[in-house]
Amino acid sequence: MDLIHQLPDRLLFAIPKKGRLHEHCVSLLKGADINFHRYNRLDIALVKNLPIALVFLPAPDIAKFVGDGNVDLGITGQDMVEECQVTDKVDQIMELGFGCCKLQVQVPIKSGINHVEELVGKTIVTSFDVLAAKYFAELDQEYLTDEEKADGKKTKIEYVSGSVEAACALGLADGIIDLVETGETMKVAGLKAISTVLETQAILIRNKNPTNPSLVSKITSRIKGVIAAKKYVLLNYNISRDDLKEATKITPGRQAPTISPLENSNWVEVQSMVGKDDAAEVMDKLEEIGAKDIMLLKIDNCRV
Ligand SMILES: Nc1ncnc2c1ncn2[C@@H]1O[C@H](COP(=O)(O)OP(=O)(O)OP(=O)(O)O)[C@@H](O)[C@H]1O
Ligand SMILES: O=P(O)(O)OC[C@H]1O[C@H](OP(=O)(O)OP(=O)(O)O)[C@H](O)[C@@H]1O
Ligand SMILES: [Mg+2]
Repeated sequence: MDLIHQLPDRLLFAIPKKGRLHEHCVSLLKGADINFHRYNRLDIALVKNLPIALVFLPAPDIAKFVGDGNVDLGITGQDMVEECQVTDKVDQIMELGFGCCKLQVQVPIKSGINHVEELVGKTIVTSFDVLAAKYFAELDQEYLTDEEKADGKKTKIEYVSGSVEAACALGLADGIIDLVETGETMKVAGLKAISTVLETQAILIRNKNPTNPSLVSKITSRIKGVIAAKKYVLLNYNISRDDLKEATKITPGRQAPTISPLENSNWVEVQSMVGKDDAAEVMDKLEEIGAKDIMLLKIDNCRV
């Protein structure tokens, strides 16, 4: 296995090596027909059917490496792009709809603190020290007195690499800045959120000057297709021509529904893309106006 020597001609595409984003990314690649085999414990995998090498990296490194141009393309969190300060160096191609959470300022419920300005001058523990420092620098500017500023007083930002939620209970912090998805971790740790620094989700990013722009475009449109396919389903049903006008109002399609005549009858078959979240409601309405044989079909991939 001489992977390293096979890399120079390949586009490098970085994928989170573990954690929440990893499985989503693997299924996205599969949907985009990017086929690879990853050997156990190896963080590089050659794509079998395209000149691409996948590199499996921690999410923060992906933002940095794509920004610095070591890697052409990557999937990471929007929070990481901000935290690594590479917003000017990468193109944020598209939001991917997973890894959705909020970066929030949290305090112990028992602290009696309700507003973020009450933390000014105190100690904040976080894994997002760059974003935390920016956030509190503005608050310091607004809420510290001139005397305090002259004395060099600042909100203290301490970095920890994980288990941020334990910091207040351990007496290390007055508040924390951490990600919140379900709120379960925050609740169990006896914390509450008092403000949101940013909302984030997974994102596809590319370096501003990728090595092979046409391959980047090809991968991008394939991934766009997989993401779009997740948002839509295909509805297929039969309806009398008398009710067709009403039916096409219910299922106008993205451009227009496809209508095919049924042989020897006054009925037609209609096919139309429908938003996944609206599908049940749309089926109810079609049934109400007399549509028959209503079928909902999953879309594996599409270009819309
Ligand atoms: N609880 C969460 N819910 C949704 N997305 C999250 C959550 N935690 C982290 N993320 C997203 O995943 C990215 C990577 O986070 P991280 O490196 O902590 O990996 P992880 O998936 O949390 O795995 P682990 O912490 O177990 O290594 C974050 O920058 C954020 O965009
Ligand atoms: O709102 P919730 O659904 O509970 O998710 C939020 C938790 O998830 C992340 O931690 P993770 O599990 O990644 O552990 P870590 O602190 O080791 O990164 C984050 O840092 C929070 O602690
Ligand atoms: Mg984590």
